[in-house]
Amino acid sequence: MPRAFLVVMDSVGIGGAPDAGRFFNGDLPDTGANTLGHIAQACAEGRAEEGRSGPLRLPALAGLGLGAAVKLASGLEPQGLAGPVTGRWGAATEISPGKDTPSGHWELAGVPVPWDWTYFPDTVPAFSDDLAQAAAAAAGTEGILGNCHASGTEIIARLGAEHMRSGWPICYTSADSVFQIAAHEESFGLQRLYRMCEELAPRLHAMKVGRAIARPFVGSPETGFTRTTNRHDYAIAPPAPVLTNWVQAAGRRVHAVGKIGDIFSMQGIDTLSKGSDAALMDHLARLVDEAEEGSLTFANFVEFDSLYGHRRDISGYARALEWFDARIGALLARLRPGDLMVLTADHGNDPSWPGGDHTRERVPVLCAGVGAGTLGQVAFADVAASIAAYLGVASQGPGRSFL
Ligand SMILES: O=P(O)(O)O[C@H]1O[C@H](CO)[C@@H](O)[C@H]1O
Ligand SMILES: [Mn+2]
Ligand SMILES: [Mn+2]
Repeated sequence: MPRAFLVVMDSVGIGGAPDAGRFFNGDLPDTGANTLGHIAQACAEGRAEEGRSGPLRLPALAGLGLGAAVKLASGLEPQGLAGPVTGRWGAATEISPGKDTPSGHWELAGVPVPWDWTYFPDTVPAFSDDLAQAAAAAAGTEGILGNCHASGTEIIARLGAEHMRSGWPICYTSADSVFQIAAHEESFGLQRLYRMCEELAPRLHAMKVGRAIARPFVGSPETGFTRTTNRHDYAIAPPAPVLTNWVQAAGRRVHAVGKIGDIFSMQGIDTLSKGSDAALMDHLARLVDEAEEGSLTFANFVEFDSLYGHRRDISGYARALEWFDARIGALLARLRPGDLMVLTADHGNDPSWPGGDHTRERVPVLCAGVGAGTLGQVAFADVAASIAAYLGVASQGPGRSFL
C-alpha cells in the first residue's frame, strides 16, 4: 500500500501571489516579496556570508524542481538552483484571507478559511480593557505587561526583568491573528502559562482570533532571556474535516511531526512528535523507516520562520535551508517504492523584506516518488486532494488531484 509524507517548510515562499497587494508589512504591501528568490539572490551577491558562503546550494530541493517552481511562481530565475530535475514540481496559490500558519496549513489540508480573522490594532494598548482584564484574571495578577504589537524576542529582552519582578504575564500580538503570552518557565511557571492560555483560548476563538500562544522563556536579567521549545499554540479547530480526518476515517494511521498537532488541534492525528527542527528531522527519518503501509506523515519545520524569517536574518535562513536540504536529500534516498513525499510551504516570510511579518506569496509543491515533470500552477487545497487520491482515500472540499 502507498505511504505519503507531507512536509511543510514553514514560510519558504516563492513570490508571485496575485493578491500580495492586499497584505502588508507595516504600510508596505507584500507585492514583490519572494522569500526563496531573494535569499538566492542575496547569497549569489555575497550578502549572506554569516556561517555559510557563496551561492545558495540546495541540490536535493533543486533536483525536485525548486528553481523551476520559483521561476513559474514569480518570473525570477534564482541563481544556484539550476540543473536536471527528477521530481514533479509546481507552484501553489492560496485563497484564504490570511497569510498565517493555520490558514496556510488548513488550506493545504483541503479546507480554505471561510471567515475573516480578527486582528488587533497596532496601537498601545492593542487589546480592549475587557480582554486585558480577562488575561490578568486568568493569570491571577493585577495586570498584564506589553499589550502591544511586538517581536517575541525583543519584547522578552525589554520586559523580561519587569515580568520577573512583578509576576505579570507579557501579552503581545503581531500582524497575525494571535494573542501571545510570554512568561518565565520557572518564575511564572510553565503549567500556569499553559492553563492561562487554555482559559483564554475559547474567548479568543469566539472573537475569531486564530490562536492563543504560550511563549515560555528562561534566563535572567543578568544572562538575558531565551525562548524554549515548550511553545504551545491553542488554535481554533478547522471549520470542516481536513486531510488528517479523511485519512483516519479510512482506517489509516496519521503521524504528526512538529506544530501539526497544534495547528489541527490534534484532529485526525494518531501520534505526535515534537522538538527542535533537528529533533523533528530525526523523527521524520524514523517515520520514513517505520510508518505503516497506507499511512500519512505530516510534518512542519518551523525554524525557517521563527528563527530567521521574522528576525529578517538572510544568512541564518540560507544556513537553515542548506541544512534542511542535506538532511532531506538523505531521506529522499531512503523512500520505498510506492512512497510519495510532497514538500511545500504555508506562506512567505521574506528575510530581505521590510517589517517583521509574514509575506503573502505562492509556495513550491515538490513531489518525489511520482516521476518528473511540471504540475503547473495549482491551488493549496489540491495538495490534500492529491495526497488523498494517492493514498486511495475519499477527499472533500474544493481541491482537485494533480497526480
Ligand atoms: O515574534 P514572534 O513572537 O516569534 O511572533 C511570531 O510568531 C507568531 C506565531 O507564529 C507570529 O504571529 C509572529 O508574530
Ligand atoms: Mn507558518
Ligand atoms: Mn511566523
